[in-house]
Amino acid sequence: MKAVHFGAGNIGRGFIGLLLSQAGYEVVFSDVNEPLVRELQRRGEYEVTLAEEAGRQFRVGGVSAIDGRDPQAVAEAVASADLVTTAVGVGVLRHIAPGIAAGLQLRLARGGAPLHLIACENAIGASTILKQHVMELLSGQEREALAASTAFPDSAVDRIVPIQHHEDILAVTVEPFYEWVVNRSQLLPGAAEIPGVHYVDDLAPYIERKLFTVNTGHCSAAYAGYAKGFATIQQSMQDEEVAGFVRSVLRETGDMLVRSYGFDAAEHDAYIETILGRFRNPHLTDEVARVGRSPLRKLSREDRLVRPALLALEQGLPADRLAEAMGLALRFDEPGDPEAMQLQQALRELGPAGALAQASGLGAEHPLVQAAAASYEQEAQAS
Ligand SMILES: NC(=O)C1=CN([C@@H]2O[C@H](COP(=O)(O)OP(=O)(O)OC[C@H]3O[C@@H](n4cnc5c(N)ncnc54)[C@H](O)[C@@H]3O)[C@@H](O)[C@H]2O)C=CC1
Ligand SMILES: O=P(O)(O)OC[C@H]1O[C@](O)(CO)[C@@H](O)[C@@H]1O
Repeated sequence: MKAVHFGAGNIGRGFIGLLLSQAGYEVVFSDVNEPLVRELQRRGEYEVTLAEEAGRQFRVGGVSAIDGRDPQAVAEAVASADLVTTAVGVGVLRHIAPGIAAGLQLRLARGGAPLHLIACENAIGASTILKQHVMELLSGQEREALAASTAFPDSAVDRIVPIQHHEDILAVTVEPFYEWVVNRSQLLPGAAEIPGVHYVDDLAPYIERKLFTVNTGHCSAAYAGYAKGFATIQQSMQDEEVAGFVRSVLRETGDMLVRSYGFDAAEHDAYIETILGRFRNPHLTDEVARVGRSPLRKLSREDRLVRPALLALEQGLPADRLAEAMGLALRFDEPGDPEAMQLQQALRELGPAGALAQASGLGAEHPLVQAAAASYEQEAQAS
């Protein structure tokens, strides 16, 4: 069985590639990073180390790679795949869509077997987003012909894999915890399940609990830590003020999630504490610049700060700490991050409410935007 995985980066090698290899797939990575592709082609294997006391190691063998900039190679790989997965960043899905569409056309011409395509990105409905990009490139007749043999089940992926700093460019250190949840109701009839993947009939509670706890908490720690001059999440979480702030943000999302999905409140509190423990993992070094990366995406309406805040407000619940986290995102003045630079530019030109309104798509007078801007102003005056 062959899986074609787009994105041989941290989550691609450290989570999806490892799991699929352990599930019996031959994994073919498609990536645009030339040295990475060359090294995967040369060695056909790499090492994954768990960030824990024992430091368990796994050798991921039988892998290969293709150059993601070679449209023919990409189309051929997709045409002969039993599974396609991605971990490239939600904004990159549109760029891999042409290769996938060409591969699906080849499958149609050759009478290919049924195919699942699963996007493993930090976003709600990422596979559906990929599907939209791919379908736009196909004719109505092709779409119809593919409908019975192609599915894009949405998923939620959870494993912290920081930026790697090893001499071996393929080596990757990952946290021991992982969870890959896939929407069973979007599978093709009779589809075999991948060992190690958790299938659920309704993905919404899983993806929202994960995105609005792990990812909301993580970026809150990153923005609060950055504002205090910390370089890593681990340093930030050692600061009582930052750790207390992150917990209070997660209490807000937690109250909203418990009310929305009927989770047991005590169990959800324990879930929050587990997540906070994962952020503190002393065997990882995770830079605030990585976790806070792309603040415009993180401040967009459907993402980890604005969406849970709006849902909380809709339910008459407070979202003050979430607004504070949004205000802190405005202080993420990270020179290497193009979105941070755009946000700083917007902040200079439009002020805090204008910049937040632009990023979130909410009006500048929206109470959430006003609260976040006020929190930013207050912090700016205090510092
Ligand atoms: N790192 C983590 O802990 C987690 C990341 N994610 C999600 O996984 C996705 C990837 O994140 P990371 O692995 O951290 O990023 P990364 O930057 O390490 O990996 C992304 C890879 O995609 C490749 N890429 C970019 N454009 C491409 C194209 N057109 N075709 C093929 N490959 C292309 C890059 O060269 C890079 O190797 C993101 O959506 C992220 O939100 C989800 C859960 C955990
Ligand atoms: O990959 P993104 O969406 O930029 O956000 C970084 C996030 O990804 C993760 O690495 C894993 O979900 C989290 O650590 C962090 O919240």
